[in-house]
Amino acid sequence: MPGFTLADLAAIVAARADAPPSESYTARLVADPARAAKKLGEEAVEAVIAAIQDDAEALKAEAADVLYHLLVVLHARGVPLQDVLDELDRRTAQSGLAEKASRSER
Ligand SMILES: N=c1c2ncn([C@@H]3O[C@H](COP(=O)(O)OP(=O)(O)OP(=O)(O)O)[C@@H](O)[C@H]3O)c2ncn1[C@@H]1O[C@H](COP(=O)(O)O)[C@@H](O)[C@H]1O
Repeated sequence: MPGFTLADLAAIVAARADAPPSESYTARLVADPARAAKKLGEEAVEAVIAAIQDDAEALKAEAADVLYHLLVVLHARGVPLQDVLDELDRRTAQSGLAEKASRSER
């Protein structure tokens, strides 16, 4: 799909969450949020390994797995993707280093 976005994938996840678990991997994960969260962790570790090994093809595939599983976990726990994007938007007001420094001052 040209111009495919994370919002498009989040909409697919939301639609498939209500499918019969026998027909949908997404529905199975949403039915067991703890398992979904563990899968997210596994995929993140696989992405870390690909990054450390400087394997761009593997990193692309593992990053896709991370993003998909993150969207499933967000859906399972009722956190809209837009809330995450709004948080990132809020953070654009200052640099990451300035934000880190403000935390150490607290
Ligand atoms: N983007 C994805 C996607 N990325 C990864 N995966 C699945 O995530 C799993 C990755 O886990 P592993 O690599 O560990 O493979 P596995 O050993 O089969 O997994 P487990 O049995 O351990 O859970 C695989 O089963 C992949 O198929 C995804 N499954 C679904 N989607 C999207 O969700 C849509 C709906 O899928 P269903 O819900 O299955 O209809 C699809 O059309 C896609 O758009």
